[in-house]
Amino acid sequence: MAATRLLPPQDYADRLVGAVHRLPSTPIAIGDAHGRVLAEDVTARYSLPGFDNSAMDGYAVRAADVPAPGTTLPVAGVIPAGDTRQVRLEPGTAWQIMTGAAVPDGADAIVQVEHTDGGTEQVRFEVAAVAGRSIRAAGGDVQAGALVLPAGTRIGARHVPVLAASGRAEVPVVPLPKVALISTGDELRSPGEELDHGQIIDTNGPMLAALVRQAGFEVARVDRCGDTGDAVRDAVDAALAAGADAIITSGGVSAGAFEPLKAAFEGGTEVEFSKIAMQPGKPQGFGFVRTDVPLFALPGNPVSSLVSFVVFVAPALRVMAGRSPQIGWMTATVADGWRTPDERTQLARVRLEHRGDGHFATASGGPGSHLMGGLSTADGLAWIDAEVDEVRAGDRIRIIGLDGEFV
Ligand SMILES: Nc1nc2c(c(=O)[nH]1)N[C@H]1C(S)=C(S)[C@@H](COP(=O)(O)OP(=O)(O)OC[C@H]3O[C@@H](n4cnc5c(N)ncnc54)[C@H](O)[C@@H]3O)O[C@H]1N2
Ligand code: MOO
Repeated sequence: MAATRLLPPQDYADRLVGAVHRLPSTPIAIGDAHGRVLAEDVTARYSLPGFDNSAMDGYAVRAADVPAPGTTLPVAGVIPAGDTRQVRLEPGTAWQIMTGAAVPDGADAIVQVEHTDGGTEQVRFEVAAVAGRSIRAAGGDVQAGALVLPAGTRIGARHVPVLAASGRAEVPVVPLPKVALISTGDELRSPGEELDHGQIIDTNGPMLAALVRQAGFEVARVDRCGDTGDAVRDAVDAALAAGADAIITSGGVSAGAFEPLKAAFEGGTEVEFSKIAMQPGKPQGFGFVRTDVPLFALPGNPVSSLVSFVVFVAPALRVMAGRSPQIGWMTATVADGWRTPDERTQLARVRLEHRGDGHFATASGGPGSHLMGGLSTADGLAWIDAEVDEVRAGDRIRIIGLDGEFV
């Protein structure tokens, strides 16, 4: 069989990132917007605060009426937060006022209750009032009409209060891609099922569902199908019917006698199969089904599937979600070295130890792409370039952490 040229993994990642498109924007309730990217600039409908209000429980006064400690004023009444009356302060009087309540017209200072005798008919002040003290000015935080958040902001918890308070119930966002997962293989059974000789548990389905969620996206469907092209086609149709924005398959892309992804798509125009100069994760397929739904065909070995998701699929899904494809690298120092494969970039599983002066990496388990025990003890994937034959103690290496969103 003719040897095919292996593609550098960065070139393949760039190809996928360049091929997918951002999903069309849609409105979403701000309580559900977390993790989505704003599709348009958002401006404030209201100023914040919306009205001058008290920062303290205390008394609203004219500062000139309380020039020195020992002053006593009659109390006109009490203004709780949420009081919608338009209250006026007559000179020479005080209003009892609560935190967040509108400052009465004519008042220019709040004296907090701890600096008074707390009276309700009349109040004695233990301090002089200072004009402006403890008043939160209308518009002091955000002005009506001002830009609150620019398009492209990924909405986190810290953005929600200003969106809500400035008058937005919904915002236009790029939705999260809904991803359908299809595990291929006649040998697969679901977690918990009894196994006959030669059968194994489908670990890629649940693992890829977890990866999709960990990377910040949604799972549309998790499915399993047998080793025929027709079975793959049926599963892809079911994924499309479930509204999937993207499909990830695992298995059936290498050189065996039963390669269902190849049986379904090889020779057609939809999905292209490639070999990547990477270990693990060499055989890959990518294309579009029904014109615009990307299909990522990952190799079946569990570690190969995980690595392929992190370096190829997650960046492309981020583009679909309106985010940067960029991987979030950390750097670490090698604690104990290891040998690497010839002419292939290695994505090595490493354990990280944090010492006072940074992270130190050690290979986690063996390099076999079936080793799930070793995978579970890894904290990161070290990207070792193809030219490197041996990683030595003290080398500085780039690592993708496995605990976060991979960014
Ligand atoms: N003659 C060759 N054989 C293989 C090559 C090659 O170039 N020439 N490449 C090897 C590499 S590298 C990889 S990676 C695998 C990829 O194989 P496939 O994508 O075709 O996957 P399968 O053959 O279906 O499965 C491989 C392996 O993984 C297990 N598997 C598959 N799906 C799951 C799942 N959902 N959960 C758990 N385990 C799964 C499957 O039982 C196999 O053991 O090919 C090499 N072979
Ligand atoms: O590429 Mo395979 O993923 O080496 O095991």
